[in-house]
Amino acid sequence: MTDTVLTVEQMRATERAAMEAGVSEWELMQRAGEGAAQWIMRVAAGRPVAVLCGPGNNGGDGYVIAETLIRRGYEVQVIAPLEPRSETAQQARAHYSGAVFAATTMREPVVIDCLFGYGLTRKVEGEFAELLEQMASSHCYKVAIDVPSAVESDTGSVLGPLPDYDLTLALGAWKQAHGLMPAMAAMGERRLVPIGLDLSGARSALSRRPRLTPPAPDAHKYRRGLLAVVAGAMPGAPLLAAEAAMRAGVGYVKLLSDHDHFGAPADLVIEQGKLANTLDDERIAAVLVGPGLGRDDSARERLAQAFSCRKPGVLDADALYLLDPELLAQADPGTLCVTPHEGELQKLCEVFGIGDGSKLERARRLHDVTGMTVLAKGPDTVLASDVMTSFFPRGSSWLSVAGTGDVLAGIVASRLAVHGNPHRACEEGVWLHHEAARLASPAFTASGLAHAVKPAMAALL
Ligand SMILES: NC(=O)C1=CN([C@@H]2O[C@H](COP(=O)(O)OP(=O)(O)OC[C@H]3O[C@@H](n4cnc5c(N)ncnc54)[C@H](O)[C@@H]3O)[C@@H](O)[C@H]2O)[C@@H](O)CC1
Ligand SMILES: Nc1ncnc2c1ncn2[C@@H]1O[C@H](COP(=O)(O)OP(=O)(O)O)[C@@H](O)[C@H]1O
Ligand SMILES: [K+]
Repeated sequence: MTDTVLTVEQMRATERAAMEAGVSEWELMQRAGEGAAQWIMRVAAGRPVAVLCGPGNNGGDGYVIAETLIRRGYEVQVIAPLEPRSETAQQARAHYSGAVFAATTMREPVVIDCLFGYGLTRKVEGEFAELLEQMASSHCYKVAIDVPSAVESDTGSVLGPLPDYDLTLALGAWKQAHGLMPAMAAMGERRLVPIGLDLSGARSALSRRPRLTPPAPDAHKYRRGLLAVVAGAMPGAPLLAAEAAMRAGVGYVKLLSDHDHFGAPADLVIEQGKLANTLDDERIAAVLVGPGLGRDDSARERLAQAFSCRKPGVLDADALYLLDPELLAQADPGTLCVTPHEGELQKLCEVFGIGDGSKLERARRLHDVTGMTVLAKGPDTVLASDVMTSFFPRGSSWLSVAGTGDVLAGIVASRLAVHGNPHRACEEGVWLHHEAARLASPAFTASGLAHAVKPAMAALL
């Protein structure tokens, strides 16, 4: 799987396995460096290149890149504050036929950052930090090899100066930082350089843009899915979610609400009356509960009723504040998706006894402890389920406006009602949400976003 994401520990184990199978580290480094050089030649297009080389194997890749470019007639300068320390990097240095400078002013229009890769363990300081600062303030085209050198591979946190890169070339497999903030925002285009590692058995991946399908030839509204949106104290949020859901593939959306939704579209069915009665419909394929629900006893009662019909469901917003182990015991957690933002994730972690950790760690633990599919949203959205952990490309920052979470919940619920697969519904939901944001940008409102779900569907078909 080319989209596999590995931790540093998994990456080292995978490389060890390759070496045990007879591929030397030097061979892997040559594959990495030469593969990266192919990308660099495309973007450098003949212009002079500076390569910053660190003391480890990331620096080793840099010497291989530099030598490959020299052999193709490029003017290359290596800048290396320290001699290589690892044996394989020393081998790469010995094969490099060009000049090495300990420090110099970089004037080249293309600069390749090979100071540190996944071996970064502490803050970047001294001459390494100065080089990265120089790179950051220059107008050159900036390429990071494997990861930007000040980025911690597992967490995406930043341990030194972080230039705004144009291109980041992941070597062998993606690292978690390629899908996590703040690192992801500085990486520019991200491309993978395969080096022939066996990545089977990995449980994390960058989410691939899904291909949706039109309804089956024999489809009718119930076969396409009936989604029940459970409203509560506030009328606006569930209406917004329902409007998004209606455009995301489901055949029928019912809003179960006691409000008078005067502005509601004529094609949205609104059912009033006791929730126990309106939910008592075998044809319901999925339930969405949370947007506008409220947090009082009657809201808790509505959530319990939503669980009692034991249908696949999406829980968002207020439902995430009400959810606790006692309520969850009434549901089938394997069929549920939760879509928390940071505050809601914190609340869920408190209630389910999950300690501190990064958003990724907490999302995974929340899934492990509860069995629910967890879509932890934000500028770096991560999805944890029993299928795998998925990372997503960054969505438009115009999404940072009230109500867009309700729209996402509506889309995910719509997809869930279509096919009943929680992980797939969340993945499709994020891509549709991002695509709708792209189409509606700039400065859209949540209802503008809900309307843009229709052209987003068209883009993903
Ligand atoms: N191991 C392999 O088989 C392969 C590794 N590859 C490359 O190797 C990289 C990992 O190499 P390494 O494990 O040698 O690690 P790095 O090259 O990322 O850096 C490790 C070295 O830097 C030092 N260091 C870490 N943080 C520092 C800091 N803040 N200031 C100063 N020194 C610091 C460490 O003590 C160590 O000497 C990958 O990112 C990739 O670029 C590729 O060549 C593909 C094959
Ligand atoms: N800076 C950002 N970049 C990309 N996506 C963002 C950003 N800020 C928010 N989002 C997305 O917008 C949505 C906001 O949801 P949420 O916080 O629940 O808002 P609300 O409760 O107002 O509906 C989420 O899908 C989130 O991923
Ligand atoms: K690097």
